[in-house]
Amino acid sequence: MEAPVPRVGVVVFIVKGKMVLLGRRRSTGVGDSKFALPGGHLEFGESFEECAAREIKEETGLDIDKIEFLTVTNNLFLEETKHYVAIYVRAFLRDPHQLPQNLEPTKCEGWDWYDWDNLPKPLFWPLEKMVLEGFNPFPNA
Ligand SMILES: CC(C)CCOP(=O)(O)OP(=O)(O)O
Ligand SMILES: [Mg+2]
Ligand SMILES: [Mg+2]
Ligand SMILES: [Mg+2]
Repeated sequence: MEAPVPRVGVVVFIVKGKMVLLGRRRSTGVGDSKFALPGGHLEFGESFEECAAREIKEETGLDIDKIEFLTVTNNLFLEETKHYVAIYVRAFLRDPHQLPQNLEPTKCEGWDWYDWDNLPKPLFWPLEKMVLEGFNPFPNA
């Protein structure tokens, strides 16, 4: 059997003060029942920003702005025989009062804002690794 090829995911830190939007995944793929950032597979021809805006709209109904590249990580999910290069971007709400909706309830238990200094557990391991390494997704104050 041929080894599956690595895929690209675009993952979005939607920041609101010192909070980020997280949801507990209901995934047949990777990260089932782990708290993770919204985002998804880069589709043919998309820029990172287009993918971020599309996935966030699809998953939460939110409109985001000022999408900026932050970092990239290489994630091998050996048990699930999956390999993802994850492109992390930061974004802001176009309307700071817009509320997230759980538009894909079969893939996510619901979205909520969490303080970066008090994140829920268990975190999806690629995010947990970044947190443990001291990653800071927020703009320089
Ligand atoms: C695991 C992640 C880095 C890339 C895939 O994200 P996802 O499973 O949320 O993908 P979709 O939102 O496209 O279904
Ligand atoms: Mg998606
Ligand atoms: Mg997708
Ligand atoms: Mg997704």
